[in-house]
Amino acid sequence: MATVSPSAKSSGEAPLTPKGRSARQMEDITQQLALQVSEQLPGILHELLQGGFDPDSQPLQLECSLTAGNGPRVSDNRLPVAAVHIGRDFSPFSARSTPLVGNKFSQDLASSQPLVENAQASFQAWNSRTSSHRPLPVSADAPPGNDGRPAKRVRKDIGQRRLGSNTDSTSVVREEESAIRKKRISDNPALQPSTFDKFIGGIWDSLYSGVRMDITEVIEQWQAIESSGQPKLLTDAEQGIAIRSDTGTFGRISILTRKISQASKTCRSLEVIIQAHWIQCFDERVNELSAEQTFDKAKRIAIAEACVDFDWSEKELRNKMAIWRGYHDIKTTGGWVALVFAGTGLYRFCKYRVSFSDETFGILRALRHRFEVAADTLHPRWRILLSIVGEPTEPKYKGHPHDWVVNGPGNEAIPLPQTYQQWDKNFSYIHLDSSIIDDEAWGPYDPRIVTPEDDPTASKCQSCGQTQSDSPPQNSCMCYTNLYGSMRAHMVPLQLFRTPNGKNNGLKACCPFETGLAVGEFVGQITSGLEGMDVMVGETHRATYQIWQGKQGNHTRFVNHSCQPNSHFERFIWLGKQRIVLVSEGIEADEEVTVDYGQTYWQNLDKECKCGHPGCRYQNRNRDLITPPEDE
Ligand SMILES: C[S@@+](CC[C@H](N)C(=O)[O-])C[C@H]1O[C@@H](n2cnc3c(N)ncnc32)[C@H](O)[C@@H]1O
Repeated sequence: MATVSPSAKSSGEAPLTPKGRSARQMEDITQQLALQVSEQLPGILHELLQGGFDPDSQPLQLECSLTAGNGPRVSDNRLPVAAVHIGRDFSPFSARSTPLVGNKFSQDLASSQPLVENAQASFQAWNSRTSSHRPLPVSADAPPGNDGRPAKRVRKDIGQRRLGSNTDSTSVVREEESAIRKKRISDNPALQPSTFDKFIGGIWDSLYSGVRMDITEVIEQWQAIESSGQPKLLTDAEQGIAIRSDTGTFGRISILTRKISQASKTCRSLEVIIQAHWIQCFDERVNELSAEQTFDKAKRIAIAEACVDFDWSEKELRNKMAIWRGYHDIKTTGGWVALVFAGTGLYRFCKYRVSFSDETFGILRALRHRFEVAADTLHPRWRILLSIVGEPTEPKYKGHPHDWVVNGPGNEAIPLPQTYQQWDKNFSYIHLDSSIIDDEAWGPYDPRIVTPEDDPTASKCQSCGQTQSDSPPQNSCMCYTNLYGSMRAHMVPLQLFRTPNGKNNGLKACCPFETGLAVGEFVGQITSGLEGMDVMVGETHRATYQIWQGKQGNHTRFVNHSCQPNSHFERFIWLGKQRIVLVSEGIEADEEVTVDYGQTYWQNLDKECKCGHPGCRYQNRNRDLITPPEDE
């Protein structure tokens, strides 16, 4: 059961409490709220359904009540406003919200009256209206409330609620919305993520996608059109596909499409940067005018000035401003990075504002440096876009994405070597894409070879039986497509993070890894004969070797142990050579990636396990007890 409980506060007056106002006034406000909730609910519920919520499998009861003041929400302090049941046969277009006036909270839902059937309603408008602190005008032709009197319509107003300003009316709704979101994720993994999760997921997706934020891509095209009448994309196509063996029409159009898509993403990012910045300039203009005028007058003047400059009607401008205010809020909270890398859901996110809350924006704020690490290291030129609004363009985090350790909510990331200072002042780590052979141990021989290259069966996958190849037309093996073959991921969405419980660093997933998806190959130096160091032992029918990640390797070096892990190592053969692959057992976004190091590791380690799992096997342990008896 989900509860939506907006509370309201009137500005410059005594706090709104059931005792402080007459019952009649309260009833009026409650009715107006009921009307507004009823108007907005279809839109919100439509979003819910679009997000994959299945009312058949998990009916929801959505309730809205008015809470007095800032204090804790105790049930006897709540004035019920509306309720809607979302269950079997629910359609957002026929959603009926039950206005509940006074204390008639237990009123029979079946006797409810439909107030609106408008799925286009905007929640954001409701936010602004309920936080505007103005008397609410009455419209005679408004539909009747459930007491027979005409319900009152609330004047539309563009006064957007700024994040951080603690206007209770919205924050409580948002808390509840967020509770729904959490419940969905934790209680029913089959359900789709909420609007906010989608928004955050969209940022991570575009950060780890191959998209390049490069304004020169756009400029080049237009310069070429001006000089030759043709976009540079066409004349460049051959060069772009030179790396590919197939230089046919399909390759050519793929490169063109990639470049155009990148250019349009860059343009879109520029557009939202400038729109968010415009809001800031608008606010400054209003402040400037406020020196001589009342705030409301100053705002009206600024809007009028802008209408002339844009050549838009006031309505058009106000509609746009509502969305742009959302962009501005996102930028203020999550940084420019959140706006620039926002996915296609940005507009909807800002239009409906369903997920705009202090809590969700707290989450966004906490992610800022993590986004920046990914953006600066994977898209080093992205900040150049910010020069359009005069912001600094120098990347903050340079180098490889795993040269940085993200460090708790909202904190700046730390350079990797710094996190090993206390043990090794000269710590360094070379990031490898694939393992390298230690010449001293193996000479030119690769001990991972299972089937020599010249053997015709070397390209046959021993797991699926399909042909393996790095060339798309030849490859049919789909075992670990994000690691091997032509569909390799640009960069695996993982970050090094500072563990809060004394395990030093760990590995965190930025996006979900579904069960069976590769988290990475265990990459390092292929050696042998090392003692007293952490190594992975590989074994084929020809040789036993070690993979050492002390000085060089990849992100798998930072995976911590858990007694209830969410990944495991598997042996896999790619093109005749053994690989050791870390495979997900279902990892959620923002979750630490863990693996079971195994009993032998812990037996030889003079440390206690800090995995924190209730069934932890290596905490406060007597090492003798975990040594298996001889006959086992
Ligand atoms: C392969 S490293 C993992 C990354 C390591 N945490 C780091 O910061 O470099 C293995 C070491 O991490 C630490 N570690 C990993 N899992 C642990 C756990 N569950 N409890 C305590 N320490 C752990 C131990 O010091 C272990 O020797």
